[in-house]
Amino acid sequence: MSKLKIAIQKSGRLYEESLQLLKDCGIFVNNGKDQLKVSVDNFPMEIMYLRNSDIPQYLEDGVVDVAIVGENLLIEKGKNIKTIQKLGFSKCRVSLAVPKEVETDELSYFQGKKIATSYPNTLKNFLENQGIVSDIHVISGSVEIAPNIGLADGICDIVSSGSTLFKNGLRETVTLLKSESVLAQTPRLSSEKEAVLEKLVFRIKAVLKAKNSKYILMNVPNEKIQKVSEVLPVLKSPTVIPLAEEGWSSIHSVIDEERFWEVIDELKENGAQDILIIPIDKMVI
Ligand SMILES: Nc1ncnc2c1ncn2[C@@H]1O[C@H](COP(=O)(O)OP(=O)(O)OP(=O)(O)O)[C@@H](O)[C@H]1O
Ligand SMILES: O=P(O)(O)OC[C@H]1O[C@H](OP(=O)(O)OP(=O)(O)O)[C@H](O)[C@@H]1O
Ligand SMILES: [Mg+2]
Repeated sequence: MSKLKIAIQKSGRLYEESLQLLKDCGIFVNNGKDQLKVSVDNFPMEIMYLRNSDIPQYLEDGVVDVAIVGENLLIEKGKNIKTIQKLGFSKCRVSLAVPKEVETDELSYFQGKKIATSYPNTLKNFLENQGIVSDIHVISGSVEIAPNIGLADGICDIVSSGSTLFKNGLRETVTLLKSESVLAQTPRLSSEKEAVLEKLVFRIKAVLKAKNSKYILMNVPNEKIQKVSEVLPVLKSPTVIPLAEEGWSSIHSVIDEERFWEVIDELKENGAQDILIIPIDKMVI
């Protein structure tokens, strides 16, 4: 069977969670120190450790078949690359920021100004669409220092917690785009590799779905089963199991993690007791 070549970041923000995701998918990687190309024993896959910033080009050229990469980078490089699946980690945004003393949050502040960035294409396209003409100064890192050393009037860079901006006396004003890690695919893939990719995506979806869901169990008086079931957002219908104590049942179901806090009070009001929430390892629907 053809091996699917997957690129993941060699080191940096995406590395740990990319490997963890593969592990959760049952794909175990034995890294030798400084080994940049690694085979996997239990899945037809070969892993290449690359720089995040080089990955879009490798995908476009077909040197790798798929990759885990920051969505913002695919946008910046503007390549013909298909995003197959959002992966939910390394969430960030690309934003404009100004020295905190600047009084306005308006984009018009940047008219005729100098902006330092590592994302020149993203910025150029955004400013063009908004009818703003600025002087874009490209630097490859430590962008937040630029206004402090008189290099620029503002910056355009990645923001997550906002702490780097804060520590450097800057304030986020306009968000250009939101990003997270994604699984992306080269434009051409053989049907054999497509089949391997399908298996991988199936596993990833099961892992992601499970991460966002919880198994919920509670005890309910029999006459309240109907009411409680109506409150529960369920997959099909809840599992109802009689308890040893007459007149009581245990209700089991699966609930979105985010919805849990919304419905918990309603469940209690409708007679649910002894509510347990349990993590789910994998979920195949
Ligand atoms: N502070 C952050 N919080 C969350 N996600 C981030 C943050 N900074 C970057 N990212 C995301 O993680 C990706 C990788 O960032 P990282 O800084 O590790 O690598 P890089 O500097 O882009 O690349 P390289 O591997 O080429 O050195 C980015 O493309 C972005 O999508
Ligand atoms: O809003 P925050 O949570 O502070 O994160 C934002 C910072 O994180 C990224 O840098 P990184 O730490 O990846 O360093 P790098 O420039 O060397 O890639 C980004 O370039 C910002 O500087
Ligand atoms: Mg970085």
